[in-house]
Amino acid sequence: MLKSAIIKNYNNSVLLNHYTKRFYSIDTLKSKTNNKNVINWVEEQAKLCKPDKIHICDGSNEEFERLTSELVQKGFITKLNPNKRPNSFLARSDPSDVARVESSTFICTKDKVDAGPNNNWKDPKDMKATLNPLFDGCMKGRTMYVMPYSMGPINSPISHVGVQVTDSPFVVCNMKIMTRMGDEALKSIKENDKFVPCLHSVGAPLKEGQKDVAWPCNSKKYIVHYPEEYSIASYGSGYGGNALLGKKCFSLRIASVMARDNGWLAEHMLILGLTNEISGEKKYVAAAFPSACGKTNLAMLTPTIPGWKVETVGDDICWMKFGKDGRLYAINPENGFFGVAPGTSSSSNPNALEAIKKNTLFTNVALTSDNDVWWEGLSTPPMKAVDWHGNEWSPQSGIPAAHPNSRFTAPISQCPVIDPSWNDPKGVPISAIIFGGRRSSTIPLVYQAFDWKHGTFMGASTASELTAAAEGTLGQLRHDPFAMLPFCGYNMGDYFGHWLSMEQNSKDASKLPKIFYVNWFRKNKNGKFLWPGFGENSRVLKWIFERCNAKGEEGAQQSPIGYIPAKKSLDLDGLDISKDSLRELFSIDKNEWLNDLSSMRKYCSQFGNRLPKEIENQMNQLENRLNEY
Ligand SMILES: Nc1nc2c(ncn2[C@@H]2O[C@H](COP(=O)(O)OP(=O)(O)OP(=O)(O)O)[C@@H](O)[C@H]2O)c(=O)[nH]1
Ligand SMILES: O=C([O-])CC(=O)C(=O)O
Ligand SMILES: [Mn+2]
Repeated sequence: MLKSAIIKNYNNSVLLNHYTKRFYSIDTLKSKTNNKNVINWVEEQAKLCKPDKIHICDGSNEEFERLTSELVQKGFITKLNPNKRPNSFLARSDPSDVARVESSTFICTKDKVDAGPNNNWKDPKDMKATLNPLFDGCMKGRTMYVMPYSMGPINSPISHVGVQVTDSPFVVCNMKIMTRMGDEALKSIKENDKFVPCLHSVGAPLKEGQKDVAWPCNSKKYIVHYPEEYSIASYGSGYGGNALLGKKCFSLRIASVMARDNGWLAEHMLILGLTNEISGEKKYVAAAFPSACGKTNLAMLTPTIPGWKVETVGDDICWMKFGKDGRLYAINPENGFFGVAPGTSSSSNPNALEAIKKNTLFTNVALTSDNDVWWEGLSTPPMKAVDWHGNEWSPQSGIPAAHPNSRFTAPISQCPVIDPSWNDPKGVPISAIIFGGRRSSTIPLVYQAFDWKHGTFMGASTASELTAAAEGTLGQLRHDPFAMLPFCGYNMGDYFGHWLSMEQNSKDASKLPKIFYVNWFRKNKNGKFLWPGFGENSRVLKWIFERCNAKGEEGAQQSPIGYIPAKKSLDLDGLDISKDSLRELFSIDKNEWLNDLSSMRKYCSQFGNRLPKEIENQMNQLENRLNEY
């Protein structure tokens, strides 16, 4: 009787006082912030989602401990062997909730053309009419967690803040690692500051007495962005890219729109510091590769060539704004790594292995008999393990033990090669930008743009063979301009235009980063990689570094597609690679390139009059150069 009376009052929006009395935690929020918009927005979400409880996250280690122990107690996650991996946990997702769902990801603008052919679109009013009944009561039986967070160093002029509400404690634990989340972030949101509101629910309300499951989610999923109001609503998934809304939803889809509106760049790029230890000179490089194409690996690379050092600023996202000196300064808006586990090993990426030794959350990897984690490529397979479905597994099982998109979530500060400036509010000045994709043919190991316009065209023409990071057919080639196809929050034609406009926005175009394209994934006729990759990619970084310092064509040779390394300018000392492989790695096949170009033309035609004229010019110029070749 009493309970139903409370629920009745709770559902009645007029009885707000009554409701705040009961839910002391809104008072907690009020005691911590004087930003009325934050308070009102959280109240509105509570009224809509109707959680049993509200918890305002402070972002402390105690909070993390409490939430993880609760999840362990319920049997929803597994505590790993504390002697091997202190304060680390394994979660197994629902088998249907293992990757981003691009087909259920929407950009809701008033005009469809503003979302572009690169996005699923729905009118914001219609989308809200669809979502409201879904969110209504979606947190019944659960706690609503309120997470204020900063993307980027607290109070940096390049950073931006958000507030996410969620009914998933596992999401809270991930967000604590991936962002600067809690009291400090809330304090940085001043009285009249704007923030990005992020509503998230796994879409699995609990009826009274209903037993919960380890990974609640809903077969109906909606990952929704309202670029015109800089806000996000995500329903039905607990998986990283769909649920940690600071990541792809805010830092790329919404931030790309903020960046367009204000003359900066929000990109799917790693950031690394590269030092020539002999001269002492250091440069920062940003690189965009599609999902699961090597950003984390390049960001933490251990050079195989002596005298060179790589340090990590970020492995996935990069925000760049112009500094007073006219250069582009970058921050990594994130505070952790959400990395692909399979393939990570002491030979491919020892620094990542070091970074995930403690305080790490694992999703969908295998569990060994001594309560540690394992995945394909880590080491020789264990005799037996528990696979990501929770079933007994042995090497004879004939299926992978870890999901190909299984991930680790680890604090960036644990990376042994973390850059001293990774948390600097000023950001780091970028000297070179690299694009790349997974291409088994056509694209050489490395080449350089003639200028910014040509570089923009190179970014626009990025294409890659599909990986497990998204739904779709593995291996299929798709255009993925700037590695932003799933992440650009507006019409990609306009996005090309925005990149081109950076040349005019810069006070001095000569200070813009130099632009390069790389391909670690070219294969020979037997399907074997021609280039050893990983640490050996330092050879390519060295060439890029030297090209940034070079006068004119020093170290380079003109080709129809751009500058390629001149003879002997790529350091191959001590590398075991055949002359044939090298020739193949750098071969430029006119017909393959013309095919690529015609595929690009076809791809670009969908943007209609939103495609900048300059991109057409670039395509025509490339065609002319190829025909003369
Ligand atoms: N052959 C080859 N494979 C590589 C290289 N670098 C990375 N990989 C493989 O590519 C896969 C994904 O690499 P990551 O570095 O995690 O990719 P990412 O771009 O950070 O991925 P997201 O987190 O999805 O954005 C792993 O299986 C790596 O082993 C390389 O230089 N050569
Ligand atoms: O967002 C995710 O799920 C992981 C990621 O970095 C990507 O897919 O690029
Ligand atoms: Mn990514």
